Amino acid sequence: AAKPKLWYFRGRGRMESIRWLLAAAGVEFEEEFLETREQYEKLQKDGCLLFGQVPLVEIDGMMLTQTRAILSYLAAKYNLYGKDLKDTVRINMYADGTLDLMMMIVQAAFKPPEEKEENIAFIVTKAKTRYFPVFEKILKDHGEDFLVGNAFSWADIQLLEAILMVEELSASVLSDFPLLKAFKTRISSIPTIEKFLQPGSQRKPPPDSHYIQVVRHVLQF
Ligand SMILES: CCCCC[C@H]1O[C@@H](O)C[C@@H]1SC[C@H](NC(=O)CC[C@H](N)C(=O)O)C(=O)NCC(=O)O
Repeated sequence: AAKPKLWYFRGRGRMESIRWLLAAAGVEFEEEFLETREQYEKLQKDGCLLFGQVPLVEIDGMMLTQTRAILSYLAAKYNLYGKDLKDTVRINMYADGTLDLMMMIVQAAFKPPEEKEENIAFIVTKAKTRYFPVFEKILKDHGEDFLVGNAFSWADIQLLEAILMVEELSASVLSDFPLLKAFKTRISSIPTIEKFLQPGSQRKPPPDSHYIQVVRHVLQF
């Protein structure tokens, strides 16, 4: 079968969780990076963007947009979505939570520089008081290696991605979360994820001024 193809900017944004899920599932994918307004307008003209937005993923003969819809499709397709509906709804709850946390970080990159310190402090506080305590308790309560159903799932992949992103803002953020520290080590050593964490993979770096400039240019905002 043809490899899935991803259209997005050469950066993390909303596409990074999709890259993580595909990589963790051991699925090779192609990428087309949006650098010009013309590329974006061609996708619109060709009717690829349902709501005029990216991420866009071509897979199984479909042109998919809407990040959560794409992630759900991929999680189900690659058996990372639980063994039954009760597992699946828990995976969705946890994944929606980590996505909310990560979107705060994605959007902070577009805020005025003078707000940077304040935004980072807010995000790190949210991570330490709202999100990470929840996952520490889940791991403590069931004592299993994975978040849901004692099996590796999309929820585990996204929690690791979120942990690494918050650690980029505050290296000691896990100091009060010993089970999350062990979780990070355990999930990072899954072979497909270990490979994705190596230099040279399709994992993207934190946003820089060039990325912001390209996004603003392409989307004209
Ligand atoms: C203030 C935050 C701005 C972020 C701008 C973009 O850069 C990325 O880092 C995040 C977004 S992604 C680009 C943006 N896409 C979305 O907002 C998708 C939202 C959708 N619900 C999804 O989950 O896929 C875009 O295409 N906008 C064009 C426009 O709506 O006309």
